[in-house]
Amino acid sequence: MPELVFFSGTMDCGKSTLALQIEHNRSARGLQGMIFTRDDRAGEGKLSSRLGLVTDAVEAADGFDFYGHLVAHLSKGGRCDYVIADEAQFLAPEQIDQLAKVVDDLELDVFAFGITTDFRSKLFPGSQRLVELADRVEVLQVEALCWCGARATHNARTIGGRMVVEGAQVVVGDVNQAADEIGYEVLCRRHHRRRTTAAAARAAALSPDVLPVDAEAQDPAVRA
Ligand SMILES: Nc1ncnc2c1ncn2[C@@H]1O[C@H](COP(=O)(O)OP(=O)(O)O)[C@@H](O)[C@H]1O
Ligand SMILES: Cc1cn([C@H]2C[C@H](O)[C@@H](COP(=O)(O)O)O2)c(=O)[nH]c1=O
Repeated sequence: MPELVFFSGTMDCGKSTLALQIEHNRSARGLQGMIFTRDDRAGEGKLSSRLGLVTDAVEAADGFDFYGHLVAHLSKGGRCDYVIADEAQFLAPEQIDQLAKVVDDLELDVFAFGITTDFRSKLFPGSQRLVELADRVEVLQVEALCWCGARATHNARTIGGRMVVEGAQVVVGDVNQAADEIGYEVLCRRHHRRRTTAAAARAAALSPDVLPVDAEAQDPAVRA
């Protein structure tokens, strides 16, 4: 039975790498996939992994109709044996519904990859719909780690290494950015709640009178 599978995890945990591996293994066996992405860091129409691999993909912008695109492709005699959709958190809920229709009506496997929650630890609408509709949600096995060594479960947005909680939900970016740029850092829940990034922890460690536990007690904003 074809399936809609949501491969989920934090940023930088290997989702795009896995997407490329699935594509490689299937195409090595003569299968032909259709690869979609949206707002990949490598640019329009690209699916890229931090390991350096990149492949061409169809850019699924606002209003893009996955089901219509695949029906048109198949009607013209094109072949498609499975579908990959990377950066699926950026898709609209209706586009996730289209992917479910691709599974049910066109009988194709759809493998969707994305982060579940944003920098405020709120669900992306596309990810929420995937959780609602997917046959399976697979959490990636390669654990990204918080600076403290615990499993990273949350994505923080940073400016100058400091975590921010205001701003647009979508800002394309990367981990390990230069200090003055908007970047991202993966954290465990405890340190996401306390807004303790690696830079904040280093600063606290250097200061004799400001420890993370005191910071939490003194600042009502970080106690929530
Ligand atoms: N230089 C490297 N050597 C080995 N593995 C690396 C290297 N750089 C990145 N990686 C691996 O690639 C993962 C990120 O892969 P990527 O597919 O880009 O992540 P995602 O799509 O989840 O953001 C990292 O968690 C790490 O395991
Ligand atoms: C947390 C968060 C992330 N993003 C963006 C940043 C990246 O461009 C992608 C995630 O890509 P990855 O391959 O999983 O690293 O999402 C965002 O726009 N808003 C956020 O809150």
